[in-house]
Amino acid sequence: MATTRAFLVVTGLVLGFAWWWGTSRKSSFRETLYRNYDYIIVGAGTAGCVLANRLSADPNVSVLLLEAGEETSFLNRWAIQFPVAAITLQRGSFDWKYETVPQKHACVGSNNNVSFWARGKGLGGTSSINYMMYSRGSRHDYNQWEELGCSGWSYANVLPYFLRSESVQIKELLKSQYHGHEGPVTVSDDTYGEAPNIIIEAAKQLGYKEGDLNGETDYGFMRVQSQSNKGLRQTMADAYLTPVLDRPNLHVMLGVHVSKVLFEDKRAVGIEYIHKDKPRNTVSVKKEVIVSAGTIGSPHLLMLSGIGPKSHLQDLQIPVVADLPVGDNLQDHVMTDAPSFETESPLVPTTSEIISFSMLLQYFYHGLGYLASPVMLAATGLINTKLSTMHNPSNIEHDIETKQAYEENKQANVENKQSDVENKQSGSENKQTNAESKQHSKDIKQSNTENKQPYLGNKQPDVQYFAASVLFGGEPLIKNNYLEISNMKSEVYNSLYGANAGKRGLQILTILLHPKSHGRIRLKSIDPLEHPIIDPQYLSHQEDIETLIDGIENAMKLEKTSAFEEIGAKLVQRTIPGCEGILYGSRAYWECYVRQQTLTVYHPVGTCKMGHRDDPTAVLDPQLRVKGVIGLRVADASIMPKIISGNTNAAVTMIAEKASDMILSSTS
Ligand SMILES: Cc1cc2nc3c(=O)[nH]c(=O)nc-3n(C[C@H](O)[C@H](O)[C@H](O)COP(=O)(O)OP(=O)(O)OC[C@H]3O[C@@H](n4cnc5c(N)ncnc54)[C@H](O)[C@@H]3O)c2cc1C
Repeated sequence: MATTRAFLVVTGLVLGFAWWWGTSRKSSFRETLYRNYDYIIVGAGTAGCVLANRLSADPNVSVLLLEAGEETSFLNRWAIQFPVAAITLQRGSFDWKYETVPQKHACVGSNNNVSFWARGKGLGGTSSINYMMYSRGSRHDYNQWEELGCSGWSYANVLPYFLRSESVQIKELLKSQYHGHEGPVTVSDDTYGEAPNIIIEAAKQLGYKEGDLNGETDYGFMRVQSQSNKGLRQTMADAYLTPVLDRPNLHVMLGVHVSKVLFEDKRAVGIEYIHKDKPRNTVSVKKEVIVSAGTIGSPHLLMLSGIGPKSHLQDLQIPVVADLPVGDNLQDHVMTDAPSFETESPLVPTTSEIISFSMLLQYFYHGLGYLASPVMLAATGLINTKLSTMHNPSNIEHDIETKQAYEENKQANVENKQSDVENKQSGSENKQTNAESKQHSKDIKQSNTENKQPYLGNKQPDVQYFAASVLFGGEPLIKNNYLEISNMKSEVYNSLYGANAGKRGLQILTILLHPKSHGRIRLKSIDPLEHPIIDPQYLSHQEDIETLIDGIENAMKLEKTSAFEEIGAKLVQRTIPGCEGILYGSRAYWECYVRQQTLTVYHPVGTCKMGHRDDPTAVLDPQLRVKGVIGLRVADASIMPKIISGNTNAAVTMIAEKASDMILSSTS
């Protein structure tokens, strides 16, 4: 009797909580709209949530935020918050379920050579389904953007926006000048156990630095920093939108698919949208439409609206508003699931230890433990394979020496200029001394020119590692889920991961940071609800293969470090189907491997490229305004001229923060 009563009480509480959770935000969303708004934002993803918050901060400005996804179901909201449940969100109702076209040079281990591209559909967009890793990329990425003609986007220019968005919770970084302390996005260290320490120690034994890769350290290793708070995911909707949903000047409508931006004489005057089964409707804008529909959604919408490559639009009989290379410049990080190391050391968990009762208690009481750690990511590293210490440990010293020589020569040059001036003054008195000095000056100038070549430390990282404290395939229960989200052929899964069931180990993922292979997005039809054609052209450039192989070979050297030897970590050597007959571990083998196991890191960017106004490959100017029209901007991951050296969510947040300042200070 007592048990039944307890059961009923608990069930009642759970259902009551579910009902409350499911309905608590509903009243904040609109079913009807005003006729016009000052600003219309398309897409409530990472960028859209930031913009909605910042633009509506002025109560005199009216803002409309439109999102295609519906309100999140109770189950989805639970899975969104619970970090280890992240993979259950892909291929579900919260995912657009995009797919690439079959890849000619890659994805051979996937069914039909197709890569599945998850993108979030609902409040928070992709920040609600991502793996929460907080990584800003390298300072050199943004300096490169500036050099490419994006004035105002150097590292010095963007750093304040990273700081404005962040509220770091990590003890060691509480005083760091590279981190923000009062922003909406909480950044935590949710790693757990010994695996992060072991990986970082091993990397140090290979000559790498341990340091804050979101701070002063250019390359090296660190524990994963994540966008979470006490073990709960923080979506960009949680951070930026939910706290301001009660602002009367901010209207948010869900389940609205924006089908077109409307123009009058090249000025954006509103948008057309599809809401449920109702006839298409429109809403007008007084100031600007801001498209934040993501790297796929934004070019899709622009092309449907007549902004895109002229001949492509004409083929589909879409009237051309502006002839721009929309959809080009598609870049994504690709990774491969190698190398992996097996161990019997209890310092590394099995999946049954991860999902144990004690870990559940740890998580629910303290927000700590393995279950708080997104996809068990323990550490990350940024390296430049051309400089890699794993190839040649003296490189780091060389790097430091080159930097020192550069600084010394800068100083010598200043001194030399000084002595030049002095010598000129005394030149008439002592021609001999002057001639010597000229020669000396020439020598110094020569050596200074040589040292002006950027010192090696100036280079961007070209490979990133994610190190997880589990082996892929360790938990057979999620095999079907994994196959479903990755589109991996089951025979590939079985031969690679089948024997990992229940085992301990460390999984390294090797990521290509700056692919030379670029792809594109094009319309499949003029139906706004039909997905566009996505072709990343993965690994179509041979250099990409070489860099990935360098990255794998470097990481394999971890096996020989004493940190790995102490836990008995052994390289897992299993030949993948399709690569039989090629010598295991040779470069030819790894080439075959990466062409088979080409996995997206889910970081597509670049399809509405920002650039100098005169750059014919740019869609946007550095103020993110669409060229050739008025009153229309794009702000999201699609604006990146070059992909950054890290995960993309923090950079998109920064982009939207900066865009909000540009929009609010604009007079157009
Ligand atoms: C599985 C996965 C793991 C990832 N892991 C990480 C990670 O660990 N760390 C990290 O930094 N990054 C990660 N990312 C990438 C990162 O989350 C994205 O780069 C970022 O969220 C993109 O933000 P965005 O604003 O450009 O687009 P989105 O967040 O995708 O927002 C676009 C929004 O627009 C809406 N929309 C699209 N079209 C329309 C339309 N026509 N009408 C109305 N609404 C529309 C969409 O529904 C969506 O809500 C991951 C991504 C995935 C998929």
